[in-house]
Amino acid sequence: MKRFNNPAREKWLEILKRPTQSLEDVEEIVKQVFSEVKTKGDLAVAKYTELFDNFKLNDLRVSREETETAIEEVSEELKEAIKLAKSNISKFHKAQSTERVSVETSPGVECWQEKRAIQKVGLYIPGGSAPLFSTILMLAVPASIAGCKEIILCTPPSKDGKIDPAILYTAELCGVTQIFRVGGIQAIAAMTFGTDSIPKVYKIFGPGNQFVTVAKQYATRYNVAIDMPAGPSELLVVADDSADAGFVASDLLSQAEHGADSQVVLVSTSEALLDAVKVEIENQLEELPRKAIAQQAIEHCRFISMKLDETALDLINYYGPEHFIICTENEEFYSEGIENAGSVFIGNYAPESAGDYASGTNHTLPTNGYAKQYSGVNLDSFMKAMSFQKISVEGIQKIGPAIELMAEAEGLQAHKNAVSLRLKNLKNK
Ligand SMILES: NC(=O)c1ccc[n+]([C@@H]2O[C@H](COP(=O)([O-])OP(=O)(O)OC[C@H]3O[C@@H](n4cnc5c(N)ncnc54)[C@H](O)[C@@H]3O)[C@@H](O)[C@H]2O)c1
Ligand SMILES: N[C@H](CO)Cc1c[nH]c[nH+]1
Ligand SMILES: [Zn+2]
Repeated sequence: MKRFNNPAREKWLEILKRPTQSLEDVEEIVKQVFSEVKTKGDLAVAKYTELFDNFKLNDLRVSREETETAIEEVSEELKEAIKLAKSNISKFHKAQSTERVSVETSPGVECWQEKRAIQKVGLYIPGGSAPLFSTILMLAVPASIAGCKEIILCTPPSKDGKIDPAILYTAELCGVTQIFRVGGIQAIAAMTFGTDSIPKVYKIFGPGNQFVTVAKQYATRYNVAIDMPAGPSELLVVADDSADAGFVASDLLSQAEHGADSQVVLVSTSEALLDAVKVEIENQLEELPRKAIAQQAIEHCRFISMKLDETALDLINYYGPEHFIICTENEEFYSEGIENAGSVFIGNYAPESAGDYASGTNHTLPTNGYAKQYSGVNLDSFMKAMSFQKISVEGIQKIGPAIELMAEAEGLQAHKNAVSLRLKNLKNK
């Protein structure tokens, strides 16, 4: 854990450097896997699954019987919890649906916008370090609400080729159409190009480690869209003396336990609070089953003491955290001033785990500073906005001369003709 006292702006870049591997670190292997999957399809998928996941793949696709057996294995209690989360996530994402927007821009010129679902989507569900079945809720629920027709899911197999039963149960509950036991770069490449077994999709969604994240970014070179770069978890908490040090420590540890490359940061105007959270982290860490992982992330955790709320807010916007928790008396100052964050949690009783699982908001969020330009997954992520126009005789007579002039000025005679022919035709009537 490193502590900084009122660091000058010139130091922020260095202090807040993410611990994840960079694009350059992993691009070579990404290129290699993509090139082989493109030419050899399932054979290459199997080769890299054996190499990276230690499993010899025969059947990529999860069978109906496997799903049915898995559903039996999930406890009723867990099923009920998943259903409660699904209900809240559905409510929040259904509420994001928008009406058709229509306007007569000029007499006789009617323009409108309608949204249509992306027909084929691919969901990546992380499974290297923990089987994140909650991510299925975050992706398949809005995909179904949007009306996506094909919802493909890829997730890494365990060493014996199995998929966690809760993943199969949740996929079934949320309307996933096909499940493949493939993870990592090879899964992203397979959904990009399509193989004999795995369909090509139009857009790939989902979080993952740095290999998965760079693979998704690389996939965009091949006519596939992605939701956003959603890599190793990040959390920044701003807290003052009104915060509960134990709660703050538990939040920081909740994201630290995702992986050694998670990044957690605490910003505070109170030295006493920073001291108390440090002690709490040390105590709570001892009890965690994933202590070894969390400890590594905590080693590069940053504790930043700031004299002024204004500078603290500047630093937070500069960093652009994936998750931002506000536990301060003047919470409105931060909630109104935050410009760059994936998801914001306000008050002492809004732990990040609530958004990870069940409050209703989406947990697939931009990391690595991408909160500055990307939204987290939401209903619109699964849709395209299409524009329509209907132009009457009056309409083309009104705007036609302007179009003719503009087309001529651009040197595009055929464009002009498309209007002139119509205007002439009307004159001759
Ligand atoms: N940003 C978000 O919205 C969000 C949400 C949930 C989880 N996450 C993050 O997702 C990540 C999940 O990572 P994970 O590792 O547990 O699962 P993962 O499924 O993302 O990655 C596992 C796969 O990585 C591949 N891999 C492992 N080592 C490799 C190597 N050396 N070379 C090439 N490929 C290799 C393997 O094929 C394996 O199947 C965590 O970092 C977590 O913080 C982010
Ligand atoms: N915190 C992760 C997003 O960065 C999501 C998650 C899933 N399960 C638990 N947490
Ligand atoms: Zn989490």
